[in-house]
Amino acid sequence: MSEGAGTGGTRRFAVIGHKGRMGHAIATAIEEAGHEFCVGVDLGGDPEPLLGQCEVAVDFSAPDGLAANLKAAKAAGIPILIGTTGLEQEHFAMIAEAGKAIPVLQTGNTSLGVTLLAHLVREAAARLGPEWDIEVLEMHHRMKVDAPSGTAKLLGEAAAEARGIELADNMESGRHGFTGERREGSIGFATLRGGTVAGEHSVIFAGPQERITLSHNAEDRAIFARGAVKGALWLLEQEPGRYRMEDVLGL
Ligand SMILES: NC(=O)C1=CN([C@@H]2O[C@H](COP(=O)(O)OP(=O)(O)OC[C@H]3O[C@@H](n4cnc5c(N)ncnc54)[C@H](OP(=O)(O)O)[C@@H]3O)[C@@H](O)[C@H]2O)C=CC1
Ligand SMILES: O=C(O)C1=N[C@H](C(=O)O)C[C@H](O)C1
Repeated sequence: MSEGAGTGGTRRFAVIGHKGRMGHAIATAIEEAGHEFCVGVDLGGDPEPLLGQCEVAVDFSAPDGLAANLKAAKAAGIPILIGTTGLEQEHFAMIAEAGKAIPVLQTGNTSLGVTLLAHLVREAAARLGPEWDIEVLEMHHRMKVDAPSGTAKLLGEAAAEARGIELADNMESGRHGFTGERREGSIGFATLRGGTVAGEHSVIFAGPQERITLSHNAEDRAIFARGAVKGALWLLEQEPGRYRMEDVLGL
């Protein structure tokens, strides 16, 4: 156990991005679950000495801090849950590397509802043939800086995996102008931004003369925070590896 281990079942959490919208929601969820907010990590601060005081870290900040945060978690020998979105290929490579040394859970959405939705999308995509077009629609608050959302990409990945295709090669987003006909097998993405929407996602399977829509609506970001605390507690019991929220629910 790390130097800063808590007692009596109380676990000590480091929160990276603690001054943000999610940081505040996570602080509340940690307290509600009877655990301890150990340290908050800010932009520009050195995470290494801070994470060494805690048992587990949750990161809801920005992609440019990821390398330093993974390095700090490895140095401290503690698990880390990454909820930050807008990640690129280079970040996923770093996450895979860190997973060789510590337990790492990365997900675009920590809510239990979206985790189940991803499972249902996987099932539907596997059973419906390529004549069923897949479109992912999302809406978020006006402050969100990345698009498509991490959740939209997670849902698109679930569908692509189930169909045995690479999402990167089959993604169609930001259609505009004379686009030509839809390419069979592609996965489309549409992004809406406005107001205070916590997060809405739909995956539409559009077949010949019929359509299936699987949706999730987040009413409050507390659902992401509670899921993050549940995921982090689960991660404390795991061996080093690269995990996702579906593992937490045993799906
Ligand atoms: N996986 C999930 O379930 C969810 C993921 N998210 C994702 O979490 C992230 C944060 O969202 P949200 O809280 O709404 O955003 P905010 O902008 O409200 O908060 C982000 C916070 O992180 C800080 N920050 C930025 N860079 C770093 C860094 N390198 N190290 C430490 N702190 C840093 C920011 O500081 P400053 O303001 O000074 O820049 C800010 O306080 C986003 O990527 C979002 O998409 C959100 C909800 C759910
Ligand atoms: O930035 C947000 O707010 C959210 N981000 C995540 C995403 O990009 O999917 C999860 C959630 O939908 C809220």
